[in-house]
Amino acid sequence: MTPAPRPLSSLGLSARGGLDPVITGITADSRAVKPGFLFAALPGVAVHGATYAMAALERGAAAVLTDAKGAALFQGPTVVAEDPREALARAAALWFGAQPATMVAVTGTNGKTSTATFCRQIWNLLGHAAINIGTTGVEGSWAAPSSHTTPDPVTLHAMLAAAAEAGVTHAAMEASSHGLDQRRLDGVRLKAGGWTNFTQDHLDYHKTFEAYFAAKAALFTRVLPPEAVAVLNLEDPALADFHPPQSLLTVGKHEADLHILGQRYDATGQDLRVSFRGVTHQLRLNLIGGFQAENVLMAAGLVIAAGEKPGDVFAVLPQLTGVRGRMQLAATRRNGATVFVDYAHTPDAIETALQALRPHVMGRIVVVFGAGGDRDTTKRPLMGAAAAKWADVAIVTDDNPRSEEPALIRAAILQAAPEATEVGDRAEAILRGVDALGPGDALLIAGKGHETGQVIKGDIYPFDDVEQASIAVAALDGVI
Ligand SMILES: CC(=O)N[C@H]1[C@@H](OP(=O)(O)OP(=O)(O)OC[C@H]2O[C@@H](n3ccc(=O)[nH]c3=O)[C@H](O)[C@@H]2O)O[C@H](CO)[C@@H](O)[C@@H]1O[C@H](C)C(=O)N[C@@H](C)C(=O)N[C@H](CCC(=O)O)C(=O)O
Ligand SMILES: Nc1ncnc2c1ncn2[C@@H]1O[C@H](COP(=O)(O)OP(=O)(O)OP(=O)(O)O)[C@@H](O)[C@H]1O
Repeated sequence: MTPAPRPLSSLGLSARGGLDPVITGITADSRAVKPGFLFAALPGVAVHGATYAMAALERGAAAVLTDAKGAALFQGPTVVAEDPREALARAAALWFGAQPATMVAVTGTNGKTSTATFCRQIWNLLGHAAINIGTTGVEGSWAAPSSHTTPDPVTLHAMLAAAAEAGVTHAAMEASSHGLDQRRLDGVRLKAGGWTNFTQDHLDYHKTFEAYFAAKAALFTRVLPPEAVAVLNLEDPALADFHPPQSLLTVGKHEADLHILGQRYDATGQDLRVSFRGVTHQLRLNLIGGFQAENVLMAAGLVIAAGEKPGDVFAVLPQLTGVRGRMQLAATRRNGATVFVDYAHTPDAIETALQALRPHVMGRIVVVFGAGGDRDTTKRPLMGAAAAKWADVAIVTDDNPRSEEPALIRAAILQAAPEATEVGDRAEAILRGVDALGPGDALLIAGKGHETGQVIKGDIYPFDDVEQASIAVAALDGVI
């Protein structure tokens, strides 16, 4: 429902000269301005939005929200704010009004999508109408696509209001460091915030390690109210000395409020014994990798911090399923060998995925992978080296060759993986990988994850690794 027009002052803003125009909408993009809109002219990374203030006023903007620097660039009804991004976020929260009653946010270099998805699944399993908002869009009891991990505040608050009006009561959102730095989450009413881990990333934007840390820490020091709960993963030494102003719920392997007492891996998942504030719980996770157990503990900590009973939460964890295409169990052979699909398409990600799989596999690990065309060429031999080091058998195939000659891409990978087999056709490579599996072995098909196409010379051919895995198993073992 579109909010009804109302005075600027109802959004917590006052214009120069005591003006209080009626506002009919909000946007930070001059091209989206309609008569009566508040146009937020933000100091951007590329350009100052106030460059477009006159264009916005010509389109009928009722007022322009900007900073002192921007205000000097045009004439017209102006709201000057020290930090216009914060003012926009708070105004958007007031404009759209409704938000799900129980919301949590999670930040961290890795694990945000998985953790937010697990929070939503736990709430759904406990009977709540819940969503997660992040890299995979809005998912759950209300769905919408999203171009950003953390949407801009106008988009975000429109989503939250629409979801709340549709009956959604619980939401878990990903807080990217860009989103936090650009104040996209200011004005969101959170009950708990989580921090999974902190390693180097995004220095192109944040410039220094310290600035990147500060952007993530802002979830606690600026966005989360003092009465909320901070959930920290103590396993990451980078977080050990961080002391947020909220009360803490810690997770980890040792001495945390929620910690792992014992962990046993098998072909399709892991059994955990965990302790939550002195009470022991035994649980099954049908998820691969020690890091997924960390993400599940983080999600459990967040939903408990937001009001769920620990016993109820631990009871539903065996029903959690991973994010599509992320270490997804795609098929199982008659002999018990397993086939996983993961979107790992960088040297680091291949190494992480193969290492995560290792404790689950009694036999050999086979990997099928390739590298994309028209993209970073330096990673090709590094991917070959990672596969050669961490897998027992490597099959090099095509993965979106785009305009490049596929054989040359494969050759660059094979340079660093001389023992690997070369099979250009991806379906045949998967069939060969599945065929190589004996009892206790596992195949990792890396690269595409949830994607459903193979890009060759400007055309996209339908290709789904999960589907191909099933087809290969059915062809070799008979349909089961
Ligand atoms: C580098 C960056 O983060 N930029 C974001 C930022 O843009 P900006 O404000 O700096 O844009 P700008 O181009 O300098 O323009 C300044 C202002 O002029 C306005 N403008 C511009 C042109 C015009 O004709 N009229 C007009 O009004 C723009 O709307 C903007 O308000 O604010 C915009 C609104 O919130 C974002 O859409 C935009 O995201 C860009 C597109 C982007 O790609 N961001 C990525 C890096 C990002 O945010 N990624 C994280 C995840 C990172 C991860 O974990 O992998 C995410 O949360 O998605
Ligand atoms: N807790 C974790 N610790 C270390 N690595 C992790 C963790 N969780 C996930 N990963 C790795 O990061 C990859 C991406 O996971 P996920 O999508 O949950 O993270 P993210 O922070 O949302 O990243 P993105 O925004 O790029 O999707 C996984 O496939 C895995 O390789």
